[in-house]
Amino acid sequence: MQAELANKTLSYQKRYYAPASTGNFSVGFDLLGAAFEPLNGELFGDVLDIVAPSRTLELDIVGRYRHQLPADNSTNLVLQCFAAFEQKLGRVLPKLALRLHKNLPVGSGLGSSACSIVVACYAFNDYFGKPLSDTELLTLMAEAEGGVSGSVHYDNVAPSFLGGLQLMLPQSERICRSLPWFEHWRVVLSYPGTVLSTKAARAVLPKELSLAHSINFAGMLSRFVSALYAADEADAVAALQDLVAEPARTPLISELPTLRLALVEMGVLHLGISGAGPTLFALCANDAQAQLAATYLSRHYEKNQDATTQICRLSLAGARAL
Ligand SMILES: Nc1ncnc2c1ncn2[C@@H]1O[C@H](COP(=O)(O)OP(=O)(O)OP(=O)(O)O)[C@@H](O)[C@H]1O
Ligand SMILES: N[C@@H](CCO)C(=O)O
Repeated sequence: MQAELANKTLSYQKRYYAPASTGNFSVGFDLLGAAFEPLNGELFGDVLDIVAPSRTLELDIVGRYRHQLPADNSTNLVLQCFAAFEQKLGRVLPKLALRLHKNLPVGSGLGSSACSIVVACYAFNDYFGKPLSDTELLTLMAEAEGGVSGSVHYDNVAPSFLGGLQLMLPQSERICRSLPWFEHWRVVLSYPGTVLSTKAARAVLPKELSLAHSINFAGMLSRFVSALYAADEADAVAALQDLVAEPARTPLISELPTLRLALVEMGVLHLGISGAGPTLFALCANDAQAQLAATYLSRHYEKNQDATTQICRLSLAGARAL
């Protein structure tokens, strides 16, 4: 009887998924982002069920991180996206009963708000017969994300929507372009269980960069991108230097220097801040190294029962129907 009830609760007409993402990859502040998925096949990203047509727009929220969202669902980004989608189309749409599986922690540096926005916009567009092009949809997603973080940046929504490692292309109609990646790279994402809001982590950033600093920033990103195209792994790893956000944000994540020293001594390629933090990402050369890094970070960085550490590969597929 209970199982029957549970099945009924979880019934749905269509189910959609968008993966976690890291905005920035140490290098390329606000210009580079990557989507990741666990090697073990877990859905580390938000899932949206379109349960059924409904007289009114309704949202139910379930999932591990449901408790981190406001109790009042009416303020949820999924509902805001429905309104924004209707407005973009310029017509009133039939209403739906929706269920969000909140699988990503909020204020984590894993692109949690972007993930809900991407899965919602992707789902509505697919369900209503794809009235928006990918570019229109991506613009809508970035505008919704800008409302949360205080500035429009595409580095979480673009990879979560399109998959892969995405370079943002300022003033280009393309918006972003997928970059090459080393297939053997593994990324360990370690979330300590504490919240750091994106707005707060952006408030500590420098307001201006000197000319020399700007040239170094542009140079390091160019070095990373050219190393990827040249398949020069050592040079790509050497270019993973955050010259903009990390110096300002390290006081908010004081464990970073010690953890980095320990992991690099173990042979890990790099440890950096995922998005605005507090999640850290460890770039590893293979599965065995990723396992070592994950064990170390679970032991030394996780702080409470909300914490999680995941061994991931690049998510090439991005958002999709399940
Ligand atoms: N479905 C949702 N998912 C995530 N956040 C939501 C959602 N609906 C509303 N919010 C609100 O949006 C804000 C998200 O804050 P913030 O941008 O700091 O988090 P984030 O996107 O998870 O951060 P990050 O990109 O670093 O993972 C919070 O105030 C949260 O309550
Ligand atoms: N690029 C953004 C990502 C936010 O998740 C930042 O670092 O503030």
